[in-house]
Amino acid sequence: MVEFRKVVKSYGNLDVLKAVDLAIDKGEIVFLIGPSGSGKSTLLRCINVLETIQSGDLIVDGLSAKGTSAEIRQIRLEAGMVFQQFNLFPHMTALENVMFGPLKVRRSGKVEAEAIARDLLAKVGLSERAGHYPSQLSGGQQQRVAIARSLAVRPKLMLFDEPTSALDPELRHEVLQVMRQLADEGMTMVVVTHEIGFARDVGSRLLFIDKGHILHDGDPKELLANPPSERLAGFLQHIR
Ligand SMILES: Nc1ncnc2c1ncn2[C@@H]1O[C@H](COP(=O)(O)OP(=O)(O)OP(=O)(O)O)[C@@H](O)[C@H]1O
Repeated sequence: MVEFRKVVKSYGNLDVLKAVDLAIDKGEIVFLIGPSGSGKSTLLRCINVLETIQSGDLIVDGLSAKGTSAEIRQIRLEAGMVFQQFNLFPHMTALENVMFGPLKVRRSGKVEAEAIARDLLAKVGLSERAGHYPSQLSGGQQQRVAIARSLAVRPKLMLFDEPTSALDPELRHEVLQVMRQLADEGMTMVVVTHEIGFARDVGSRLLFIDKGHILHDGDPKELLANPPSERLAGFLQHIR
């Protein structure tokens, strides 16, 4: 589904991803952890071409991130993204937010778009809130609408960038539950998070990124129970 081949991403003189090689298969639930500034968000943002890479190759579902604008547009359709800040359209209801992608991107008719949106709001447990504006929803509810909005474009892959970091602890659970359900349904997911327990329970794979390198790549339960380096052990101690 995703393949990085010697990918370098820099901002000016700062190399943030340093010749990263990584292959992610369909159905994998990959968690990215690592210190602040290590390049986790950048890696995620390269996948849906929010960032352009300096060298190497990046292939998403057979499409090149260095390809034509049509290819890049297709990658963005296939890779849905959920951010820390939910980024909903404030002047649109939950339903309208979720209908936006089908209407504008997939060119669905209004009736079809509304049916898709209502289905997805039900899936994230928000049928009752369809007519509410973002300002009338809790942070957890807004994030669930944001997930529904991404799913409405029928992505093949979901990217999550610290989706619960802006939420109070009691609201995180409802978002994690929706993510767990998606994982159970077989969605391919790449998740940047500090929720180590969640990564251990739900992840099929854990990557520890340090200074632009993937330092460890393995089974979440094993890596977390027996960190193979001082670097990972220290990081885990710090965030726990
Ligand atoms: N648009 C940008 N312009 C310049 N430098 C950037 C830009 N985006 C990120 N950086 C720098 O790239 C490095 C990696 O940033 P990135 O956001 O990928 O780290 P991260 O591991 O996700 O960190 P955090 O856990 O703090 O979110 C940091 O040093 C950051 O300051």
